[in-house]
Amino acid sequence: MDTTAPSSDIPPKVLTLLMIVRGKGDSREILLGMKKKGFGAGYYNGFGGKVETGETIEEGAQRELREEAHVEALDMERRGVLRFIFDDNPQPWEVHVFHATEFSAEPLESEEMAPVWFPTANIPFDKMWADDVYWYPLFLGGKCFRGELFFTKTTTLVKHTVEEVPGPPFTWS
Ligand SMILES: CNc1ncnc2c1ncn2[C@@H]1O[C@H](COP(=O)(O)OP(=O)(O)OP(=O)(O)O)[C@@H](O)[C@H]1O
Repeated sequence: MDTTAPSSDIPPKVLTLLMIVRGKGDSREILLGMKKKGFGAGYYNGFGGKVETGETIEEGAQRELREEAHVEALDMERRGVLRFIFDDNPQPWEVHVFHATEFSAEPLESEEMAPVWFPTANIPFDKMWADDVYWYPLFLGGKCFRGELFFTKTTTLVKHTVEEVPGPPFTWS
């Protein structure tokens, strides 16, 4: 193996992140979960995880939501793709961000996540990943977006670019 290869030569790990938004206008609320264990424990985040071999990215997003909150999203739509680059991990992460408004049942706590509805005007960014504050405005504004975000020591955001792209639907070019 060529250990001198830049991180961009390593195929990214593909993950999903899905947020449900309910209500309209000023009374909109977003479902986040307090991550109870594993990567990002102690942070509020949407629902998601690694896409497994043999499943599509959409199937992965649905499976993670089912495992973490015991619900199905009925109108899931991809809104963005974020690339995370870590100084302490040679493999970049490619996170596919999904939006949904319709869901099958009241979300329930799981081993991994404790779900909480937050007013969209009162999102707990101080208890979330440092990148979220840069792309949530586009996400909540109904836009599509792409971003590249550089972290040191796993959690410190040192550089970022986030841009709006055409859509929805999200397209790659
Ligand atoms: C660095 N900045 C970040 N900002 C916002 N969200 C981030 C993130 N980095 C990772 N995420 C999300 O956090 C979840 C981790 O998932 P994670 O628990 O590791 O996955 P999975 O359930 O497959 O794990 P295990 O099976 O327990 O290994 C997953 O939704 C992923 O998209």
